[in-house]
Amino acid sequence: MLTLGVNIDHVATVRQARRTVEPDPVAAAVLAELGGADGITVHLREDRRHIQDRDVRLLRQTVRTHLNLEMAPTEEMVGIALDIKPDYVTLVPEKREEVTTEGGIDIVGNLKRFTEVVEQLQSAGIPVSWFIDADPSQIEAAAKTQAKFIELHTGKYAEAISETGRFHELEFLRKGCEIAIASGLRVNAGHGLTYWNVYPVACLSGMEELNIGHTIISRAVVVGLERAVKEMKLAMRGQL
Ligand SMILES: CC(=O)[C@@H](O)[C@H](O)COP(=O)(O)O
Ligand SMILES: NCC(=O)COP(=O)(O)O
Repeated sequence: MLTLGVNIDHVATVRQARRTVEPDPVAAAVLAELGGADGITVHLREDRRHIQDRDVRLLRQTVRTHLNLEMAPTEEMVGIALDIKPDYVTLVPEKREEVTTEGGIDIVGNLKRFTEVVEQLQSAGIPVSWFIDADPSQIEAAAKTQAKFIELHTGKYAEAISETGRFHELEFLRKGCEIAIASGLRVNAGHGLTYWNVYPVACLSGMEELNIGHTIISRAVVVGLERAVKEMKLAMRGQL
């Protein structure tokens, strides 16, 4: 059954705008789960622009579904993951100057080091997911690292729809799913998914979990988080 991981990064963005204590991502996670979230996703960035270490530690104790920690494959972040033990880790690229994650991570160019990172995490019982573009060479490299999952970056798909109204990028995602599953990988997807573009991705055969944040938090600002999550679950079923 396709599941929804709600990324609550941007609840923390609002808090960090004033460097204060509200809104609290930990409280947001409770409401997201009440709304039907199957998991909670947070991106602990090296620059701590939104989610803080404190948030991840408290979420580990309070999340009732599952906790997906997005992080760069660095020594610092691996140490934090080994300490906190999220239900799974999604390894993502990070550039200080980026507004948001700009693309998938390059496993091909870092195969040896990244394979060691996967070994460190998975030998501690933490499954690893690679956040990659639907590029066959990156999917093949992800399988070589022995990671359990990939998360297909849906940013290009989302941009293409908003710029041209065309869904042509979906074919790359479909093929990526096929190649990944044939390689023994499990498949998630995320980035830039909205209430209007999510359904075709949700229908991709073999898709396990969609990690969606910005659009849900944006809607939650107006209608509340529980309702925003409930409506995303409906949109994933083509029922909104
Ligand atoms: C990896 C990904 O696509 C997002 O989950 C990531 O968290 C985006 O970074 P921001 O949340 O900082 O926009
Ligand atoms: N990995 C994608 C994610 O967690 C949320 O991305 P977005 O929906 O905030 O673009």
